[in-house]
Amino acid sequence: MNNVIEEILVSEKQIAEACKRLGSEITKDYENKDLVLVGLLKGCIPFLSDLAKHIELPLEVQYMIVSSYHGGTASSNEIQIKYDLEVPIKDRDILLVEDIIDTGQTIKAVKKLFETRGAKSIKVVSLLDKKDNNNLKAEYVGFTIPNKFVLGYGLDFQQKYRNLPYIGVLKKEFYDK
Ligand SMILES: O=P(O)(O)OC[C@H]1O[C@H](OP(=O)(O)OP(=O)(O)O)[C@H](O)[C@@H]1O
Ligand code: HPA
Ligand SMILES: [Mg+2]
Repeated sequence: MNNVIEEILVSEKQIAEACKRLGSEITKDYENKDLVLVGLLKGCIPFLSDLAKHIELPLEVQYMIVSSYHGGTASSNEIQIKYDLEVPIKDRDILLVEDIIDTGQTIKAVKKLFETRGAKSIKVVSLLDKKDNNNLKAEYVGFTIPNKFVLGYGLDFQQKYRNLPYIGVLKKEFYDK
């Protein structure tokens, strides 16, 4: 299985500790708010599942599938919605749950969309945040990581390896393929 892994960047234990830490911060910050966790599929699944267990609030979980694309000469932060939320989010407190912020384009576009839908607040929790993403910051971050292709714990390489329990760095030889 892990013959594609160069090194383990974030261990299972470190991930568990981060979920606990972030969960307790979010619990404090969202007390008496109408919290909706919005998971961006498919990468968010292990993280959302583990994180939500440490948020001690009556929250709601919703999912979206989006694909972001550069629209040529027009806006570069448009997104195509492949699966949308089941509910309106007007006046609700939205916490977007991501496995990774890489270029930041996905999060930027979804935040913009949710603003137009009238959310009361929109924040982001991401397990991983790559260093070079145009200063787009999530309010809650598990780990800031170098600009390398990572996989595992929800993150895929060619749709596989999401089931690894840790975050690994992809071996260089696969980058060039
Ligand atoms: O910051 P960005 O450069 O926009 O990249 C981050 C996004 O890319 C990945 O999703 P992907 O489109 O691969 O879908 P997946 O979760 O189904 O793998 C990841 O899960 C984030 O949603
Ligand atoms: O480093 C990454 N790994 C896997 N999926 C991703 N999507 C954006 N960045 C990454
Ligand atoms: Mg992917």
